[in-house]
Amino acid sequence: MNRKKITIVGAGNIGATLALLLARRETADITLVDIDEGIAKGKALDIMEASPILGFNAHVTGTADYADTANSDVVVITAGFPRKPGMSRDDLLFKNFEIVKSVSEQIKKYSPDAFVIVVTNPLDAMTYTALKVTGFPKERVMGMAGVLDSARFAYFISEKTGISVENIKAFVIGGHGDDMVPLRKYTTISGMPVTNFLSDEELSEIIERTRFGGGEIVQLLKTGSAFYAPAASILEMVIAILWNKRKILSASVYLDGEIGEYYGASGLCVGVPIVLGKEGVEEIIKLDLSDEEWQQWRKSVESVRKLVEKLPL
Ligand SMILES: NC(=O)C1=CN([C@@H]2O[C@H](COP(=O)(O)OP(=O)(O)OC[C@H]3O[C@@H](n4cnc5c(N)ncnc54)[C@H](O)[C@@H]3O)[C@@H](O)[C@H]2O)C=CC1
Ligand SMILES: O=C([O-])CC(=O)C(=O)O
Repeated sequence: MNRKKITIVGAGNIGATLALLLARRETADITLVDIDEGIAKGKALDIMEASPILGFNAHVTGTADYADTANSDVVVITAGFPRKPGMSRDDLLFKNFEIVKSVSEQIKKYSPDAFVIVVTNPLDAMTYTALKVTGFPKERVMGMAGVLDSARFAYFISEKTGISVENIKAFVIGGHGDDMVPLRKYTTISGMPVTNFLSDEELSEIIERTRFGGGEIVQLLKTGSAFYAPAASILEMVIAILWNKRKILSASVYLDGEIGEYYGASGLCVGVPIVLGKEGVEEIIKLDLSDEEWQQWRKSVESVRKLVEKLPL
C-alpha cells in the first residue's frame, strides 16, 4: 500500500520540527517545500539521516518545486514571516498574505483534493485567504491555533496545580490573538471542574498568561516565535484526519448558515470546537457560553473581522 503524502510548505522552525514529528510516527511520506531550496533539501536529508537511529521508514524529501508536491493528501502551510518582539501577529498581515496567496494557488493546482491546515499568522485571516484562493470546500481548509492555545492553558493549569497534564482538558476558542477566549466551564481536571482546584484569581492569572502565551515566547526567543508546541499541535490535527479519529478540538474554520448565525460570525474563519476526522471538519459544535464569555467572543470575532476586511481579496 502506498503511504499517504503530506506536504509542508515552509521548511523553517515549525515546518522542519513538524516533519520530524510526522516522520517519527510514520504517518506518511513528507515533502518539505521552501523558496530556499537548500533549506528544504538540507533539513529533509538531515531528518532522513536520523531515521536509522530513531527507526522510522517514512521518506522526507525537500524541494522548491511544487510539481513534487502533486496529489498530497494533506498540505500544511507554515510559509511566512514570524513576528519579533514589539510586533503583533496582525503586523504580519500584508507580507504573509502575499505568501499564503501564492502558496494556495500552487496547492489548488497540484493537490486539488488535499486537506489544508494553515499555520501562518495572522492565523484566522490567513485561513480565510487559503479558503478563498484555493476555492476548496470549507470542510477541507482549517487553521491551527486552538489546539496550541488550549495546550498552553492546560500546561499552565498543570504547573499551578501540580496535577499531571494528562488529566487536564482545557479549551480555548476565538481568534488567535490577544483577545482569544479561554473557557473556564469547559476546562476540567479528570472530568472535575477546574474551579474545584484553582481560585478565581489563580484562574484569571492563568487565562491572562494563555492569551499572551505566544508573545511570552517571542520575548524570550527574540528572533522569532514558538515552534515545538505549534508543531505538536499540527501533528494532532494531521493524525485526526489521516486516522479518522473524529477528535473534538478547537480550530479556525469558516462559519456560515445556521452555525454562523449561532456564533454571530458568518463569513469568517475563527476558532470553534469541531469534530475532525477523515472528511475534515465533520461537525461544528455549538457551545453554551456565559454572558461574559459571549461578550469576549464577540470582541474576538470583531478583531478577526476587521483584519479580514483589509485583505485585498
Ligand atoms: N498558528 C499558530 O498557532 C502559530 C503560527 N505561527 C506562524 O507560523 C509561521 C512560520 O513560523 P516559523 O516556522 O517559526 O518561521 P520561519 O521563519 O522559521 O520559517 C518560515 C519559512 O517559510 C519560508 N517561506 C517564505 N516564503 C515562502 C514561500 N513563498 N514559499 C515557501 N516557503 C516560504 C521561509 O524561507 C522560511 O524557511 C509564522 O507566520 C508564524 O507567525 C507561529 C507559531 C504558532
Ligand atoms: O505568537 C506568535 O507570534 C506565534 C504564535 O502564534 C504563537 O506562538 O501562538
